[in-house]
Amino acid sequence: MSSPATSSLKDVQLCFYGAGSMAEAILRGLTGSRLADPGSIAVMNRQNAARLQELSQRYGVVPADTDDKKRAALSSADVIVLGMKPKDAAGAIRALKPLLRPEQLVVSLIAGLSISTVHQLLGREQPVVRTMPNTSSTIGLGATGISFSASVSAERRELALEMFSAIGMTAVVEEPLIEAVNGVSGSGPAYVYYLMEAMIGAGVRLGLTPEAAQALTVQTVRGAAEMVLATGEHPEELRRKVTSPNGTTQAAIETLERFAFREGMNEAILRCAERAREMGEAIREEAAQS
Ligand SMILES: NC(=O)C1=CN([C@@H]2O[C@H](COP(=O)(O)OP(=O)(O)OC[C@H]3O[C@@H](n4cnc5c(N)ncnc54)[C@H](OP(=O)(O)O)[C@@H]3O)[C@@H](O)[C@H]2O)C=CC1
Ligand SMILES: O=C(O)[C@@H]1CCC=N1
Repeated sequence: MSSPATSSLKDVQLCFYGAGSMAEAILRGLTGSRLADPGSIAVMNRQNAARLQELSQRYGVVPADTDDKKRAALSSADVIVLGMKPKDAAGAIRALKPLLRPEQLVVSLIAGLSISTVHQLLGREQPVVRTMPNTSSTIGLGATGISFSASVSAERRELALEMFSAIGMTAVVEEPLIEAVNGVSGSGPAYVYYLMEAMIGAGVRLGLTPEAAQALTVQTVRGAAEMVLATGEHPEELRRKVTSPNGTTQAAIETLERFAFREGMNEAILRCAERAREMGEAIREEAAQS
């Protein structure tokens, strides 16, 4: 096992505790970029052994599919990634308490779960990295908000940043802003897919084939995002350039305004952040019951 000061992903043992969609997105990004050695990555879940075999076959990672292997993988890991649903978090983290050593780094993906609740569940101030990634990490285009507990060393911060930079962009934020990141980018891909569903549906209603409507929509969303990046211009300015006075786009935007599109998005993102706080509170209450 490496020393706590090690700062390269190549040198550390990673253990994914929870092996669902978000864990897979990160695994795929990490192994695809070759920044981590699949043989140094253990995966475990609650009961679904077939899922662990599937991940092993796809990415070469090591399945920890018996209680002995789970214990061994957890206790030998330098970094433990918490990837279970919020409702399962309290029980799963509590089960870690007797196994963890003080220097092991805990990286949480769990919406709403605060660093202080992790500390409460573990009974000590373990170094914790609280993150809010998104599923676009699968293709290296993720957006991850990251905050650190006070006890995370500079080297371990670098290691966590290396891990999430391998799968997209990162933004280090103060912990109270992680819910805002959840609202904008953690859940964000779903809003864009929802918009795309609506665009495809409208295209089909106007007579396009579903295939053509989808292809045009996908390229439009991709092109619009790439335009913001390539030009450095604000979306509002780029929108202005599409919108000819009294033209077709103006008619469309006025219709969106009539349906309060912007307010709807605003309320959706505020509600998302609020929901993350509610889920965090539920885990905190469960932690307090022990
Ligand atoms: N999906 C997303 O877009 C994002 C998700 N997140 C966060 O990531 C976390 C995981 O989400 P997601 O991947 O979608 O969830 P999934 O339901 O796909 O996966 C959850 C995983 O946790 C495992 N698990 C549950 N209980 C335990 C336990 N006690 N011990 C070990 N493993 C356990 C499950 O195992 P089994 O199948 O055997 O029950 C499963 O492998 C959530 O907390 C979510 O808030 C964060 C950002 C984005
Ligand atoms: O919907 C959820 O709760 C998770 C967290 C962010 C994205 N998916």
